[in-house]
Amino acid sequence: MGIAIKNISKEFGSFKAVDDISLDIPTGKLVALLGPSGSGKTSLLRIVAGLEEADQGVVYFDDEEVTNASAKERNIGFVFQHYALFRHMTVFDNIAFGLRARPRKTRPSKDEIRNRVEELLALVKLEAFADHYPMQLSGGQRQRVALARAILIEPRVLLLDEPFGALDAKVRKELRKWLRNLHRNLDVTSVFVTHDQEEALEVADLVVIMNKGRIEQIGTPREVYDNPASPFVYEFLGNVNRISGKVEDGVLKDGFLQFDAPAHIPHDQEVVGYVRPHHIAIEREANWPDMIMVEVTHIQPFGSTVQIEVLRKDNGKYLEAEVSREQYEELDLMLKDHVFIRPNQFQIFIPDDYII
Ligand SMILES: Nc1ncnc2c1ncn2[C@@H]1O[C@H](COP(=O)(O)OP(=O)(O)OP(=O)(O)O)[C@@H](O)[C@H]1O
Repeated sequence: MGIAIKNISKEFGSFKAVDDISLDIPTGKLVALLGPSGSGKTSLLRIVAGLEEADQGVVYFDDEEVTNASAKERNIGFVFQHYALFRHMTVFDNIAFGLRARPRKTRPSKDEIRNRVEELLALVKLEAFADHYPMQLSGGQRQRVALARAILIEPRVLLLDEPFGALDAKVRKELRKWLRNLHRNLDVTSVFVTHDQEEALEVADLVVIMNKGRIEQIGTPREVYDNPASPFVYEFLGNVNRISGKVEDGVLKDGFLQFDAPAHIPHDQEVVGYVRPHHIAIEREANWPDMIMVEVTHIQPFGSTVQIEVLRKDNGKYLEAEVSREQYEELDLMLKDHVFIRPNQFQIFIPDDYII
């Protein structure tokens, strides 16, 4: 089931939480709505769910307009940040609730309900916990029960609002992998809200980056990370070195570094250039004429990549670089070493969020 969102707006008082958003969510995809707090992610998700009414715009599930349909009529599965489980019911009963509560005419038989719940318990890997109560479960397990409960009714769409927001970092990481696998098994169009860039980039097929009630960029994790469409996206997704200045004769000069600006940027224009840390080459010798000398001021040698802070000798500014562990070992870098760097990829924008 594909979801089409067309020109949706929502105001709270005079505050525009969602500002004329249009978005197509393809069938079967796992989509992340990613943005800082207050960017309108939850409001948009709740409008798609039918839990909130838009002031303007329409929502389609495939060809069917659902703008005025209730959440129940839309047949969605919804998972909240805080697992809304019934405390006095076992895990089994919590999951079964959605089918047992149906009117007799549409309610499956007891055996059918049992089979379906057992299937779901296996899917969320909680078979051994069927008779436990929510209080006896960890946060991650409770959230898996909430997910099982949401998919019990075979929803047309699965919507998740910061589903792992209340969990600690380690459990969040585990559940990310788990959600991706679950989505692969279920193949149901799913949208989740998160303010955690790593979570969105790691889990989603498509990332929708929101800012101030509008969409900044839509793309695969790779597209949005490698080709940010605006300064906002550059700064929001991962670490970045920012270089401000004026373009003169087609070049942004910063100390001894020079960045070629796109041809249509006028002379004297204030611009901002961005360089990701992993796009800074480090070498022991100045093997290129445009390399500049830096001093290594900090090394963070954890994980598969190594973060290196350097102090530029040309203008006294700091830059952050990142190299693979092998490269780090090959370079044999030590604090206070003098080495040479060169940005090998960058992007230049005219400030006010205008993409060039
Ligand atoms: N029911 C409401 N009444 C008044 N203001 C609201 C209501 N719901 C949301 N807002 C405001 O709308 C803005 C967008 O909220 P929303 O929850 O959609 O953002 P968000 O991106 O999901 O942020 P967060 O991650 O903090 O939830 C916020 O500034 C919020 O204060």
